[in-house]
Amino acid sequence: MNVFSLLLRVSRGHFALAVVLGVISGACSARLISLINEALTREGPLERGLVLTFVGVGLLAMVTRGVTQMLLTRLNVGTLYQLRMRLSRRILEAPLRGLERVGSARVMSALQEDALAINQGLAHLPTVVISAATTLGCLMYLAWLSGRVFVGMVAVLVLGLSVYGLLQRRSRVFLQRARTQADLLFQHFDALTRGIKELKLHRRRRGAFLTEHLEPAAGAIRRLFTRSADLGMLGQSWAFLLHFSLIGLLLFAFPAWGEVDRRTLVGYTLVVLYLQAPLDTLLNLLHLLLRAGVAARHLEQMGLSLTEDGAEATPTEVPEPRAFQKLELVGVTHAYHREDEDRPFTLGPIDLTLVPGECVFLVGGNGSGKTTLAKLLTGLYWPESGELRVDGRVMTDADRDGYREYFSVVFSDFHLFEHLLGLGSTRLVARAEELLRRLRLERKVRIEGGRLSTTALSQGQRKRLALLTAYLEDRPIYVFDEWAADQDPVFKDVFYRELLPELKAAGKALVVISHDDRYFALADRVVRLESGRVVESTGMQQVS
Ligand SMILES: Nc1ncnc2c1ncn2[C@@H]1O[C@H](COP(=O)(O)OP(=O)(O)OP(=O)(O)O)[C@@H](O)[C@H]1O
Repeated sequence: MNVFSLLLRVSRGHFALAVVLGVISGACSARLISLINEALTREGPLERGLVLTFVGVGLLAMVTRGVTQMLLTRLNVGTLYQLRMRLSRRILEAPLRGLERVGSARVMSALQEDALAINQGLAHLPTVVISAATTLGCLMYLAWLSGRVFVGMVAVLVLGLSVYGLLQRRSRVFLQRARTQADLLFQHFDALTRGIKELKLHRRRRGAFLTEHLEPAAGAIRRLFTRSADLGMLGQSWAFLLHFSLIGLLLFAFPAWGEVDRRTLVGYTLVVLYLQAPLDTLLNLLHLLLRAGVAARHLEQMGLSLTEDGAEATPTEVPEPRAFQKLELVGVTHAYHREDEDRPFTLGPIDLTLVPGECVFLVGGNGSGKTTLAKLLTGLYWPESGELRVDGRVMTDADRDGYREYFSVVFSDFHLFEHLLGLGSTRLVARAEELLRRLRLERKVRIEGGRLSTTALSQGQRKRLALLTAYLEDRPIYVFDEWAADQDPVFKDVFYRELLPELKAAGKALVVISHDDRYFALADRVVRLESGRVVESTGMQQVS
């Protein structure tokens, strides 16, 4: 993702107009210098025409500069908006495995660090364009004043910028390294916020976390940024030196080599002095643009690793959950490929059939593959081999999004949205209020304007709210991943003996991941997993 291509995508026309106006403003600056030069070196009284031209060019310079700035600011803000939306969409389109591999800390660091660096870089773009245009205009004026001086000046500038470029390249290496360290730092920040209870309870752990993890990462970033900034400063000092050498050359060397009239001498001294500000600004801001470039490259790399397995198509038209007669998993497999593991965990090949009104318990020890199977069944992981079939039709990549609409799921690491997103019709709100009573939460939570009045509840209560959302979705298949694990014995009983049979009676297919062996007898079928394989399947397959 290139910063400039994003900028152009927001509005090619505005960008082109801003550049044209920037160039006009630069030309006006050069013309102003030439007018000052004329006023300084002319003999006799000032002509009225010269004064009027001075005022006119000054006004034009002011207007073009202002409009350029306004246009580029709008483009910058638009680009940041596009960038954030594009990133969010990319995350939504990325396969779940890609996101799990990259990790939430890196995704957060991209959304914050990179977006901020790009924003800062682009925020200075108007100044960069205007300074570049002013420099260009001044150079053109110099060329008009004296071809010889112009050639000398360009030669010095080329030499100066080549050395500056070398320093910048080195500086970029440090910036890139600092960006990699920032990912690590965000991982530590993630651990800091999620693990705050554990850190507070253990002084030695807290100390070790600070000195062995957080400090080295934060310190490395400080070191790398300082080195990169030092190189930037070195570049600026070099530019300063060149600038003075140039004034020296103009004032002392050029006149010594040949006859130079006063007007030319005053002209190019004025230009060189005038150029100091825009050149300084340019060199200062190039460093910020460099950082924005590094951030853009980092985003690109992250985007690529997110979608390593290919981006998923997300059709805009959301298919309604449909009825089904039979859903089959035929020889499906999934392996977690990790660089640090010799033998990856492999689930399957698994054969499993679900029909409406059937309750299947998925059981097995920790790490046997139950959640992985739930992710495969619900289409969050797409099978590496084998097939998913609905009513005999094989699901293809294009069906992924529609296939997932068959399922309402409460994972053990569920996320509870405060807003009843995509569910907020009046009828649903009435149903939600009724469900709150059934889930015994009516005194704790209210539904107000399509959102839950609070989610600051106990873990068991929050899980009941997640169940409420699943109820409201009213899909044909329900998957509960250890839903009852956090419930008190009374509500556990309500779940297994009342809620599940009601869903079953309503024709829903149920997949219940459970360690509660005293309720296994309530299942139509118990499927036991061990090391990723089905080792036992008891009970009868219902045929509807
Ligand atoms: N994100 C992941 N990346 C790599 N490997 C994973 C990941 N998640 C799970 N695994 C591997 O898959 C195996 C099965 O994990 P899974 O979560 O499916 O087990 P489970 O049966 O649901 O366990 P539990 O009862 O503890 O919830 C684990 O032993 C682990 O090796």
